[in-house]
Amino acid sequence: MCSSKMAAQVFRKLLLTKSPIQCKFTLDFYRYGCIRNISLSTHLSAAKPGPPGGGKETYKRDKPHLNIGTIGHVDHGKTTLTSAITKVMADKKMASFLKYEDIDKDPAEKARGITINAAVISYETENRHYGHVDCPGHHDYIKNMITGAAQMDGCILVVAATDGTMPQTREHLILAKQIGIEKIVVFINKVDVADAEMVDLVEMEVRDLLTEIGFDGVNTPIVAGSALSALNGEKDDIGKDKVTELLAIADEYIPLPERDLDKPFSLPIESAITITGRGLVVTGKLDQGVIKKGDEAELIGFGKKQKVNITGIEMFRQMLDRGEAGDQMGCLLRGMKKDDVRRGMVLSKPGLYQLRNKFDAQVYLLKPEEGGRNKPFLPYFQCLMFNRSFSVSTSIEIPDREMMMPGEDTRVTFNLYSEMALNKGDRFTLRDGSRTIGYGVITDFHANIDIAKFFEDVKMKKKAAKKAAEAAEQA
Ligand SMILES: Nc1nc2c(ncn2[C@@H]2O[C@H](COP(=O)(O)OP(=O)(O)OP(=O)(O)O)[C@@H](O)[C@H]2O)c(=O)[nH]1
Ligand SMILES: [Mg+2]
Repeated sequence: MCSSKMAAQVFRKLLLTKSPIQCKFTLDFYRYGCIRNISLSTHLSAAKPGPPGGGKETYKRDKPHLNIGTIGHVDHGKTTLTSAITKVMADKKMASFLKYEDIDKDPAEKARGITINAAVISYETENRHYGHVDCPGHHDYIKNMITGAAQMDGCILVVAATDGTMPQTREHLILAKQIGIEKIVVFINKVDVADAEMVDLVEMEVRDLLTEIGFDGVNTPIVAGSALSALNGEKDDIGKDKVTELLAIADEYIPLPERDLDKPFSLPIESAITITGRGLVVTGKLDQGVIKKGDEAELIGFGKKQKVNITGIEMFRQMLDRGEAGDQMGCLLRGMKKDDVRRGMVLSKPGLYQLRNKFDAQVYLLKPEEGGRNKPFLPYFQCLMFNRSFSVSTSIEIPDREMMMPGEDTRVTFNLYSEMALNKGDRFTLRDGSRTIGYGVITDFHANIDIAKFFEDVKMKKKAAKKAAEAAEQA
């Protein structure tokens, strides 16, 4: 049998396997005299959402959906709580129970793909449908939060009463803040093995930490209980009842995210065509909001910001009065010339974006086995940054460090070659040639810089460093 057919059969067999399975396999196959590398990844874990509602087979959109997840220090009970939630809600026919082992798989079984190492579980409450992310370990949390694989609208911070806040409690909270999570609910866990005084102290400590990081520490709801008791069906007063209370509070306290249609409009431009007698048409996919004929807009990117008027909207060769998020559309801009517009600019509601060329970001650098580089990253390393429809060269600075290694997550300062339309919380991809080497999320802006002068300075610095090295060698 030809090897591609064989690969397809093996793959199908794995897909059809009834027992939960995660698989990743790489096949080198020789065909038509060439070697190709096929990497097939699938994630068919038991952590895959079971039908919420007990017997319901398909997801019915009858409740608002929200993405949530457990964050917190290693071993504080995130996976136990996740499993306990499914158990408590399964009793109410609002989830399928997922055992701890089904969520937290043996690492050897886990696929290593970047987007799939988070278990997404679903359950319902009286008012909502939740997608819940639980990652297998600290590194995966960080990676998934930066790449956006764990898109959370709010989260449950788990803190063990036996330990209190720990380094990763802080780290996850900082990242949650940076990626735009506003509301957090807290579960102080393991109260079955901690005394009441300890629980009170941990609560105070958590409130202080939340405030320090910029959350509303005073009003953040905190529930103290035992995920393990809930999971084992013991001591309902600190087990099941507390998990029920936690979800009721999450329903109340974590707001539903603004829907894309309610957000200010933003159309990353893919191309621009001049139509004689009518004007310039810019095309792209509206990534959020609603555009109406006659709207005032801003055309922003590559150091330029121009006020424009949308005089027509076109889709599938038909004129429309409005376009909605998700539409692939063309907008007629009267009085504009082709030279005024470039792919990578954004047509947006005025004021939505600012022109920026220097910013800090939290970055995850892919490991070689994830397709990344196998060499360290040194200061002033240059690569391409991709965001929306643009790709622009950038030079990196590494604050307080001499180098970064693939597989690390770290703070990096970017110097873009052009001033582009950016916002805090924007996610981007870094590429070097044809290879993706990292992902990032913008956390802070600096004042814009004179990029030509920046490169002049870099040249001088490199020259000086070379001279110093030579002098040291001679001495
Ligand atoms: N006594 C007690 N132990 C608990 C409780 N919740 C979790 N544990 C135990 O704490 C240990 C860690 O729990 P996990 O749920 O794996 O913790 P985690 O936060 O998911 O850990 P990582 O995913 O490795 O970061 C396990 O041995 C659990 O049985 C609890 O309420 N009480
Ligand atoms: Mg876990």
